[in-house]
Amino acid sequence: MLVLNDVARQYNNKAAVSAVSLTVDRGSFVGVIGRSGAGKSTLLRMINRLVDPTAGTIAFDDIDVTRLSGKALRDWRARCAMIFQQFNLVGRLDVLTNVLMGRLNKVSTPRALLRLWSEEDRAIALSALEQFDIAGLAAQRADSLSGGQQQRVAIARALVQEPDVILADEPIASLDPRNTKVVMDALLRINKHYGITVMCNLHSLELARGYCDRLIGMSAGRVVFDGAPELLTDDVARGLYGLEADDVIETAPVAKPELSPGDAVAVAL
Ligand SMILES: Nc1ncnc2c1ncn2[C@@H]1O[C@H](COP(=O)(O)OP(=O)(O)OP(=O)(O)O)[C@@H](O)[C@H]1O
Repeated sequence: MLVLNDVARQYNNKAAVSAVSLTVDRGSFVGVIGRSGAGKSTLLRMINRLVDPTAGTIAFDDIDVTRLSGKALRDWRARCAMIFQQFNLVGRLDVLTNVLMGRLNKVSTPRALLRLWSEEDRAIALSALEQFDIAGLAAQRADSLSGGQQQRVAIARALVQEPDVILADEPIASLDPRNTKVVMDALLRINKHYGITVMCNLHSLELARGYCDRLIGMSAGRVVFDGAPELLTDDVARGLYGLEADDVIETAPVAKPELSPGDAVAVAL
């Protein structure tokens, strides 16, 4: 269980996030929504300590995440994988090596420095690529792939970290509708199959409603909505987004999940 208690972050005396207290149960798929500048990225980045909170505490089970440093912090970051809008792959390296980077925390430092991957690590990485239908691209340079393919590689890299939590910061913001569905389905599938908690910043309200089992609405750094997607009516959304509401309340159909967020999926791991 992830517990945020009164978490805040200031930049130059200006609050990006203020007094956020949340409990996120294991295995949930949480959508973080809100207008631009509401504090969504800062919130996610504080959870894996890419950004340090200026106040409050973050705990995961019995770990005080806010006090970690050195190896303990690296271990936490491995358990708390991050997926970015711009994929953050190493473009000149092949796809398989990019995925293997997710195993760095599982191998000894000399092996990691020399990138001496074991057969087991390679099998794990290939299996992750297979799950997202891109094993055939394993030998290609990452920068030769489409955006949707690159994001699937980034999700495979996150998965081989064997994380407890995946934090996805606008993972589909630069993708077309077809790839949006592929990537959101991939996140939902690993959430359901492996019970990995997913927290995902999303711009599209309809996607958030379709894929997530809980929505957290932020405004000016504060949590102003926290509940099941069906409770986020268009009226509540208009309050949350103000003038941006018409941009996020889609009238055109958007991707629907291949699984229902409520489905428990029985899959042998
Ligand atoms: N490194 C930084 N230095 C100064 N101010 C920052 C920094 N990062 C974020 N901020 C400010 O903090 C506030 C929250 O930003 P944040 O990126 O968390 O919002 P967001 O909801 O993720 O926005 P978007 O949807 O546009 O990505 C904004 O006012 C932003 O300008």
